[in-house]
Amino acid sequence: MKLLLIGHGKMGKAIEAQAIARGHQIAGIVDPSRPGVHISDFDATSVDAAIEFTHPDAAFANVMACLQQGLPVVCGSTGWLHHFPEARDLCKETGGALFYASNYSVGVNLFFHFNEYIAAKMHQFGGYDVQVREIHHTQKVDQPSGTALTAAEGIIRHFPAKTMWRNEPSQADHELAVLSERTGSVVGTHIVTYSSEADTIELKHEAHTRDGFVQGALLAAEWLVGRKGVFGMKDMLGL
Ligand SMILES: NC(=O)C1=CN([C@@H]2O[C@H](COP(=O)(O)OP(=O)(O)OC[C@H]3O[C@@H](n4cnc5c(N)ncnc54)[C@H](OP(=O)(O)O)[C@@H]3O)[C@@H](O)[C@H]2O)C=CC1
Ligand SMILES: O=C(O)C1=N[C@H](C(=O)O)C[C@H](O)C1
Repeated sequence: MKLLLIGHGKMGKAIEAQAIARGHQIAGIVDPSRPGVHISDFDATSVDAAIEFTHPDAAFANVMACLQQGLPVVCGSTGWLHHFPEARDLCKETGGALFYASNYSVGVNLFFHFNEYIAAKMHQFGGYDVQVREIHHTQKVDQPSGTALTAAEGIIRHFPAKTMWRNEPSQADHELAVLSERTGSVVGTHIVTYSSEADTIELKHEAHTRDGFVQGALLAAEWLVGRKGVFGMKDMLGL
């Protein structure tokens, strides 16, 4: 495949290395470090898919530009989902292809699946309070993490005692605490904790490296070719 990489930071560089190792070609790299290269320089003849890992303030414009250029786009940037409906509309209008995941790791998507199952069971049996915690490296600019928000939304859908999330420790009973910690170079750790007077049950995912995110994003790009519409990991993995 001919891939356009948008963002050449920690994820973009790791995706470049893994893409080449898998036999893909890098058609171009769009990043502030390469000021002469723009998404508008590319179209469907030169690129099979774009992969976007940039910044919460940049992702929406990049995704829209890809859709305008007719480029299938896999986006992993977090912190921009308030704009997602506009991107989904443009994707439909242009007959394009957009793949989004707050986390491309297959392990995290299994974690999301188990999280929803546990939330439904906890609602059924009662007696537990729940909170979400995420820990990331100090360079991370958004909080809570996109992954923590996906987990929180999964809990809220299946555990009706919680109707909204809040990124703070002290909560009203109906608020789900989603707590963020930034320390060292932690790749990404997410923990869902259910506590009662009697005991504690935890579901934890700890990324050891970025390889899971990278492999998932490349799988998504390979899977997206030839498809039209808006997709996520549940579509690709059949979860
Ligand atoms: N969905 C998932 O599985 C994962 C998602 N992420 C998310 O991906 C995003 C990027 O993460 P990461 O690679 O660690 O971040 P980095 O900060 O390491 O890299 C981001 C890169 O994007 C560049 N950039 C900024 N603005 C633009 C723009 N308008 N167009 C093109 N490039 C731009 C930055 O340049 P400069 O530094 O000069 O600003 C930088 O080189 C974050 O939102 C993060 O939360 C991360 C890991 C996994
Ligand atoms: O910024 C990161 O590093 C990560 N961001 C994603 C998120 O916000 O959930 C995914 C992963 O946890 C790493």
